[in-house]
Amino acid sequence: MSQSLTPSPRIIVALDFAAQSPALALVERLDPARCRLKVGKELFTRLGPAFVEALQRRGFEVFLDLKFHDIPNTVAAACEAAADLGVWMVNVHIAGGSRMLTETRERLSRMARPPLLIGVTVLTSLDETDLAAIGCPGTPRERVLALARLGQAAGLDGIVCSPLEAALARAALGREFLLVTPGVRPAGVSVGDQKRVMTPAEAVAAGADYLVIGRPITQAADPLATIVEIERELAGPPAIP
Ligand SMILES: O=C(O)c1cc(=O)[nH]c(=O)n1[C@@H]1O[C@H](COP(=O)(O)O)[C@@H](O)[C@H]1O
Repeated sequence: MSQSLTPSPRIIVALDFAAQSPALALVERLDPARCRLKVGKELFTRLGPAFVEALQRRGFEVFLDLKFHDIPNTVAAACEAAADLGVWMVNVHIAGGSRMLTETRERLSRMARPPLLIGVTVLTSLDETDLAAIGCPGTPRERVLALARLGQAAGLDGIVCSPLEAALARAALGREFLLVTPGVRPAGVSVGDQKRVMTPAEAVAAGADYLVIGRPITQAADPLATIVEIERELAGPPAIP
């Protein structure tokens, strides 16, 4: 295991923006003590490593969400580049196969400060019908579990799965394996293009270590207040005196 497993802060804000200025405007309103930041394909393709470094200079730990999926040498080298950038977490598609995962694990383990290496199982936008259409029969739960076991055997630090599979994954994979769950929606908030969702409290009760939350925070009138509200929900109701 490469870095601290302290699950605090649990919230990872997905910075899904088309340009630097709205992304930084949001970041200025957030607090590195309360959340980490996820940089995905859109912003990284537009702004590159300099943007990640700018976030890190502001004190934020960064999850570089590029979901690498390629031949083993290419993915391992890309993850080494992410480690050189100093990111906290990086992810790959477990469907890239065991050799891709083990080679990446081995090469990251030789580095001084490797990021957490997380494997994507089944995207939260896919349901059973979508899986069948890409030639993967079975339920998302069955496929998540099979991919998660493959990832654990290859030495990954954890997986990305929907909160709906978190309890199953936690029971099968043990306490130490990290569960990162997108598809999180506070009660009453639009589900959008996600198909397999839960509330933050339900996700944590099911075993999630980290919650990836995008639009419910990034589109909120007061993003930090939304984070504080989610933290309150996670802490549970106040004790009765
Ligand atoms: O790896 C991810 O972060 C991810 C995996 C997945 O299965 N589903 C998923 O939604 N995500 C990411 O989680 C974020 C969810 O954003 P919202 O739907 O706006 O909360 C997006 O940045 C997605 O790219």
